[in-house]
Amino acid sequence: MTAVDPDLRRPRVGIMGGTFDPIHNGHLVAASEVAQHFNLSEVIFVPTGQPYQKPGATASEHRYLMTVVATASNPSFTVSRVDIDRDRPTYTIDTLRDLRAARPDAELFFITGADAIAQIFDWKDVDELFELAHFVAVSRPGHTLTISGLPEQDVSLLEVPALAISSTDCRSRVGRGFPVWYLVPDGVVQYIAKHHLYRS
Ligand SMILES: Nc1ncnc2c1ncn2[C@@H]1O[C@H](COP(=O)(O)OP(=O)(O)OP(=O)(O)O)[C@@H](O)[C@H]1O
Ligand SMILES: O=C(O)c1ccc[n+]([C@@H]2O[C@H](COP(=O)([O-])O)[C@@H](O)[C@H]2O)c1
Repeated sequence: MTAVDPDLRRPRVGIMGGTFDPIHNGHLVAASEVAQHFNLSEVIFVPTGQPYQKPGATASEHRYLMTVVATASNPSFTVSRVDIDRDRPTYTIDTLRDLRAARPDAELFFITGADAIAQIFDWKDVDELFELAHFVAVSRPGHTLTISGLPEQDVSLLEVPALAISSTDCRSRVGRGFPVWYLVPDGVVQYIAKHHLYRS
């Protein structure tokens, strides 16, 4: 029998962390592109519980449920409650420790946009982050994609189709009575309307 490199059998799992207030098509395209490029078997979306840098965020259960609605049709996309259920501010180091414990077999890929990766030196325990996951930074309109200063072997850059969508703009559009159809999945448009989110 031919010997098989054990690493080749390790599932490759993506993690897409975000406040998702609301989740939009920019997030979904980023996750889909990284999954295709890195041959990921699954992408786990992880809504933040208490995003300490975004103190006015919508209640976490709404953000969690919108993420579930948005990802339901894709068999490779799942949603984790690890950050929602942790009763303290959300740090990616905790996200990765929890998911590493839950999936000890997997090779983890943490997906971030160009804006988020540019801030990573301000994140908690930044050096340990790279021991727990490979980071993939995707392009985002309006932000320069660079990983200068980051460990080259631990971070990859990926150009993805440019979608100039942000959650801030989606919230603002809803507040002003503008549509968000086609910026967010249809079910998220309906969820926002049903729960009267983002009305001024
Ligand atoms: N249009 C986009 N293209 C590529 N990456 C994106 C895009 N929007 C968000 N991301 C990335 O997705 C992750 C989660 O983003 P987040 O939930 O904060 O959305 P956001 O649109 O940046 O929100 P906000 O406008 O409220 O700051 C971050 O790593 C962010 O860089
Ligand atoms: O770990 C940190 O200190 C840290 C600080 C800011 C943001 N993050 C993570 O970055 C991801 C995007 O965050 P946000 O606030 O831009 O939606 C999300 O997974 C956050 O948990 C992590």
